[in-house]
Amino acid sequence: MVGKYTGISDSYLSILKALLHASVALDRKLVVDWVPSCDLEDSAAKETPDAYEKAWGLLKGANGVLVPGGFGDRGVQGKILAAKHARENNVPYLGICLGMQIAVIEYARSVMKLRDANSTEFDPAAKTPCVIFMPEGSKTHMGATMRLGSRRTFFQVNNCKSAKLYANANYVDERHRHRYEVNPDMVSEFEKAGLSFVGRDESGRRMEIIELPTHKFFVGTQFHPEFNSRPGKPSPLFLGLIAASSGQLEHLLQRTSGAVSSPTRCIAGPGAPKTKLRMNGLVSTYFANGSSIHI
Ligand SMILES: NC(=O)CC[C@H](N)C(=O)O
Repeated sequence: MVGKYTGISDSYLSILKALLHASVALDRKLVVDWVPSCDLEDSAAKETPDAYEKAWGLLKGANGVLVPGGFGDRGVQGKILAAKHARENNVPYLGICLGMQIAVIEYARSVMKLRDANSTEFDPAAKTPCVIFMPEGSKTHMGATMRLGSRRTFFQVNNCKSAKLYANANYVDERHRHRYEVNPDMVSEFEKAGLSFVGRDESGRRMEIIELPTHKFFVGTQFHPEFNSRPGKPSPLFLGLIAASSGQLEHLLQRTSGAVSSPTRCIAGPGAPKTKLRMNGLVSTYFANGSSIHI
């Protein structure tokens, strides 16, 4: 877990619980290694070499990488390096909100060679603004300008990992908390370079889920799937991360996408009564002495 507030684990309480719900469902012992994103940065190699070594040791030893949401630019470069490590080494990655935005920036810089790519949150004058302030927000007022609460995401394709994890639903309702978004004018450029935007809002202009189809599991969400995770009702994307990190993803996808028949359960909000997720025993399993999994 690569974040800014790793010293205070309560900062990421809902993420931690969501990881635990998914690990219990998949019968794996969860081990969370907290990696302060600042310690991954080049400057830390000189200023705090021990912390730098430790951070990179933990990151390289992890079975999966999660970059949670966040605000402001401190530690952002370290998060970008963590996403790069996961992408280049086929390590399962889940990026949430800021964790998705920095994965997009990383892709632009490393793969598309757009060295000036940035979010206008960190550089308002960015030459290649691939993450931008949402048009309906106010630039002068921080209060009440956030896109908050439950919003609908429509899957664009049904053969991607996240659609399968959500039981081939046409759409899902998940909760939001952000001011910036992927620049819609750059989306086709990204897609040509291999990054898929598999979930979008009803307008098709707001990106909600990214995936790298060639990667074992590289998923980013503009929404916060952790807020809807409950004991016995794990978030599908957290299940995906834990399954991919423990070599069970193919099997899980067969179960959730209906290739194996199983009991059904409603996952979406009251507005989406037709959406069912086949859990096939995932909800009733218990914590056992299975092999541990490092996130
Ligand atoms: N919750 C978050 O991670 C927010 C991400 C980013 N700071 C934004 O406002 O869009």
